[in-house]
Amino acid sequence: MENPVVKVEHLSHRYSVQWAIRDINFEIYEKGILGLLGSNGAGKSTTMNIMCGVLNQTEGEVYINGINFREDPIAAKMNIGFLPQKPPLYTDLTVEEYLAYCADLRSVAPKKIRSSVDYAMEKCGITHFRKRLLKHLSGGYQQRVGIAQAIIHNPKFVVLDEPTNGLDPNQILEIRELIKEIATDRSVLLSTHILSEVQATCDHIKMIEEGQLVFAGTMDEFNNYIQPNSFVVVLKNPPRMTELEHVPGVSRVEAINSKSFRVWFDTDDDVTARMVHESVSRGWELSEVSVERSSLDEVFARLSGKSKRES
Ligand SMILES: Nc1ncnc2c1ncn2[C@@H]1O[C@H](COP(=O)(O)OP(=O)(O)OP(=O)(O)O)[C@@H](O)[C@H]1O
Repeated sequence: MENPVVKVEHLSHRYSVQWAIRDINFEIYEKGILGLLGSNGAGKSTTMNIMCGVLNQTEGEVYINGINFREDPIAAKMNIGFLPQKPPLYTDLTVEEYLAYCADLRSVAPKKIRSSVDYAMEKCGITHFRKRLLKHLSGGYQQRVGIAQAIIHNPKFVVLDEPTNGLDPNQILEIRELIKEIATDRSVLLSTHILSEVQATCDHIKMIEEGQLVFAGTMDEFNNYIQPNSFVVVLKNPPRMTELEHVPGVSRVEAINSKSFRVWFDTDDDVTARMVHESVSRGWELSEVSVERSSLDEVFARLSGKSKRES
């Protein structure tokens, strides 16, 4: 079997006494977009900084395209592009001056700098701004330039740290499309704490919580964790709350107003169907029922609870 693009083995890091990440293991083989999801302080940036050679790990190994980062960091870095949370832009340079400078930093051969800059500008849709100073570009276009510098040396693996942070909704959609485009011929790791971001963009997910990997799988597998566990029901002729609470499978009921109720359930049975059935037989006049997905916080809580039980 060919080498994985990335292999992370027993990776642990502590800044002082406490472990920021502990015994993280994974491999990335596929092209496409992998979401690294986790709440604030979970350990995403620590993991990515180690993978990109910005931080030396306390324990464990990182291999990029089969190259051990500790043994040959320069060769490993040739295969990686990185867009940190705050793009390293020199705003007094034009787009092409800046990208040529990045290509040089990335050890692109002098003869190939021109074609590398043209390739990255074309891929990121910024060719028409090639002569524009970076400081005169919008936030969305500055982010495109940030992505262009990450692919200037045509790496196999690109890491993007919260790439849509601070952008307006249109710019977010455009940057997501661009990320999908650059992921057609390489692996992209995208870090975020926004669930909708990974759902809109990613093929696979790895989730870190409290420094541990608590989930690794496809988007479909992850969605199984986002099972509905509550629904809102509107009853024109509602009974007392206690009657609703006694419907089998219901764990809790909250009155939203005199006719609407949020109903929680904790079984796999079809509690909504049972509520519809009870409503018809007891004359509660159900007019609406809408299932709610559990929030990301709940998914985090469930997955990190799982990791603690397994460790
Ligand atoms: N330079 C540092 N010195 C000491 N502790 C740190 C340092 N950087 C991060 N930490 C701690 O390590 C843990 C993991 O932080 P990290 O920044 O990797 O998380 P994150 O998932 O990227 O969070 P965020 O989304 O907020 O950036 C946290 O407890 C954090 O406080």
